[in-house]
Amino acid sequence: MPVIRALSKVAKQALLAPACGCQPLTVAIRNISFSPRQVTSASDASFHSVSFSETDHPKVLITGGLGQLGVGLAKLLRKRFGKNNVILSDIRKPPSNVFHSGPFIYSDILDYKNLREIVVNNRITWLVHYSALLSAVGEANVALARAVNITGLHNILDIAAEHGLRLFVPSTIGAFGPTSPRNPTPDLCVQRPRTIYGVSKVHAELMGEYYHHRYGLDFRCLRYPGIISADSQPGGGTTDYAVQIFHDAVKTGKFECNLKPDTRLPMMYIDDCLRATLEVMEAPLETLSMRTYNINAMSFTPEELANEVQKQLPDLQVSYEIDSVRQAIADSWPMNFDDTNARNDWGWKHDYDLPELVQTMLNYIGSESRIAQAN
Ligand SMILES: NC(=O)c1ccc[n+]([C@@H]2O[C@H](COP(=O)([O-])OP(=O)(O)OC[C@H]3O[C@@H](n4cnc5c(N)ncnc54)[C@H](O)[C@@H]3O)[C@@H](O)[C@H]2O)c1
Ligand SMILES: C[C@@H](O)[C@H](N)C(=O)O
Repeated sequence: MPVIRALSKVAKQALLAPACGCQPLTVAIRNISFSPRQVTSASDASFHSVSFSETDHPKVLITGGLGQLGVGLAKLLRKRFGKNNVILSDIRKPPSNVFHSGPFIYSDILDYKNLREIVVNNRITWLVHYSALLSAVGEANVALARAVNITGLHNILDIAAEHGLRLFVPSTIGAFGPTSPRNPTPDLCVQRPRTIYGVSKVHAELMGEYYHHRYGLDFRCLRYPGIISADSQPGGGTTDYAVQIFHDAVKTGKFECNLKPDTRLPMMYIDDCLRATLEVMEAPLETLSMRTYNINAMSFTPEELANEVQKQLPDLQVSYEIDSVRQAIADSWPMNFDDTNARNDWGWKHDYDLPELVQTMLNYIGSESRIAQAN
């Protein structure tokens, strides 16, 4: 059985490989796992494992790119690396402004062969894996969340390892649970989340780090706080209220909050989040003492956010109608996030605190609404 012999040789070499900062991966992960979906032969595998050198710019693929964060990230990366070097992908149909702003491709992360084809045909070198079901929608559809967030991640990891990609997978404050220290939450502590979203993100952190140590995968991961953006809608999370309040404040002057007024959670403005993502992807290997970092900017409660908005819009009326699922999730999450390691290792620094966030959001949404009224 020459194929089996080749496979055990590959597995032995992988076991003997140095812990990390090591050579680009030269084995096909699916081949040494004996997965039913493994590629057909060792020679096929070595063909696909060629890792393209980054001559000028990385060639980036963003999965799940039509959600709250992907379009903004594509814009930032395209500014830096050129329009055609950043491909957005999703299973949804892009709006026409996104479709015409740069390359877009259909990609379902549950379709391993299609993903591999995209990576090979486009000579992808960086993969930013944004596809996921967030905390609240995940609880409403556990089977789908498990498929997308766990099975999908396995496809991404294998493809990234086989093709020597630099892989970014975001994690979240939701990767912690009620038994974690909550104020503040450090990088390394007990992680026993109680949502399928959190469980899948801890799994992603551990699997990414395992592939890094075992196969040399250049895995990089940031635990994002709740992200607040003006020009993109959140996709069904527990922190969504902190986006909705701005739209409702400008459009109706009334906001009904689904979390209790004193629920404190870490939050960040989208520009800080996307810049952190680019910075950690560009960070020199030797600056990364870890592969999964907390990043933080601010931390506030609905009441504190409402008070800050009311400084600009004093007529805003806020009421509270608690969503028990979201409240239980929020009560199990960090209240403050300790991101000392990110700050010390690769120089992370946020720009937006609560007052700048509120001003920026109201300026953007206010001017959008004035344009809409004028038309
Ligand atoms: N937005 C936040 O506050 C926040 C905070 C922490 C971490 N994150 C993480 O950042 C990433 C991006 O977040 P987001 O807010 O843009 O999420 P989102 O829910 O807005 O978007 C997720 C995208 O994934 C796509 N998707 C779903 N199933 C798919 C499949 N089978 N194949 C390909 N794509 C699929 C959806 O169509 C959607 O466009 C996620 O991994 C999320 O966990 C986000
Ligand atoms: C925090 C984050 O992961 C997401 N916004 C959620 O609430 O689910």
